[in-house]
Amino acid sequence: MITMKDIVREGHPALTKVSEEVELPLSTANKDLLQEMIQFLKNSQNEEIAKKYDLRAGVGLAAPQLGINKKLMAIYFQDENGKLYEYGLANPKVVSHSVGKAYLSGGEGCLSVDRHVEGYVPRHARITLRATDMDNNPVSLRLKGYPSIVFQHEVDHLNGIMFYDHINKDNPFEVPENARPIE
Ligand SMILES: O=CN(O)C[C@@H](CC1CCCC1)C(=O)N1NCCC[C@H]1C(=O)Nc1ccccn1
Ligand code: NI
Repeated sequence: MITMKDIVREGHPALTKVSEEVELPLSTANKDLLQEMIQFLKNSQNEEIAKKYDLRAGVGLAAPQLGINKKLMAIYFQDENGKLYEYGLANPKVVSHSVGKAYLSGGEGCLSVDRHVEGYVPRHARITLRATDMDNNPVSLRLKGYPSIVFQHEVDHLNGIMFYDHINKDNPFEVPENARPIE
C-alpha cells in the first residue's frame, strides 16, 4: 500500500520534470498503479486508516509524487453537493479553458511540500480536460469550481509545475483580474 514514505518531497527531481505519456491501452502495471493511487487517497480520507498509517488527507495524487515520471494521476473527493469524483487518468490534457481565473481563498498545499506557502494560486476558472481512464475509455470532463482547481493542480504535477510557481512573488494575495475566489 502507498504511504507517506512513498511520496517524494520538494527538491526531488521527479517533481520538476515533464512526465512521459503512457502507452495505450494501459498496461496491467499502469492500471494497478492508478488503482493503488486511488486507494491511497481513499485511505488518507479514512480517519482510522489515516491515523494508523499516519497519512495526510489528500484529494489528488500524481505519479511524479511517487518518483514516477509518467502521465498518470488519481482523483478522489466529493464536492459540496456530494458528487463523487473518483478517477484514475492517463495522459490528461486541458483542451480548452475559460479566460476567467479562479483561486482557492485558503490558498493551496501539496503532499510533496512540507511547509506552508501562503498566497493565492490563480488557475483557469473552467476547463475541459481530455484523458483516458483506467478502463481505457476516453473521458472528456468539463470542470469548474473546486474540482477544476484539483484537476489543474494534478495536471501541473505531470508538467513539473508546483502550485507555488503560480503565486505572485511581489504580492502573494494579489487578486488576478477577473478572478473569483473559491471558498
Ligand atoms: O498533488 C496532489 N496533492 O499534493 C494533494 C493535494 C491536492 C489539492 C491541493 C489544492 C488542490 C488539490 C491535497 O489534497 N492537499 N494538499 C496538502 C494538504 C491538504 C490536502 C487537501 O487538500 N486535503 C483535503 C482537502 C479536502 C478534503 C480532504 N482532504
Ligand atoms: Ni500536489
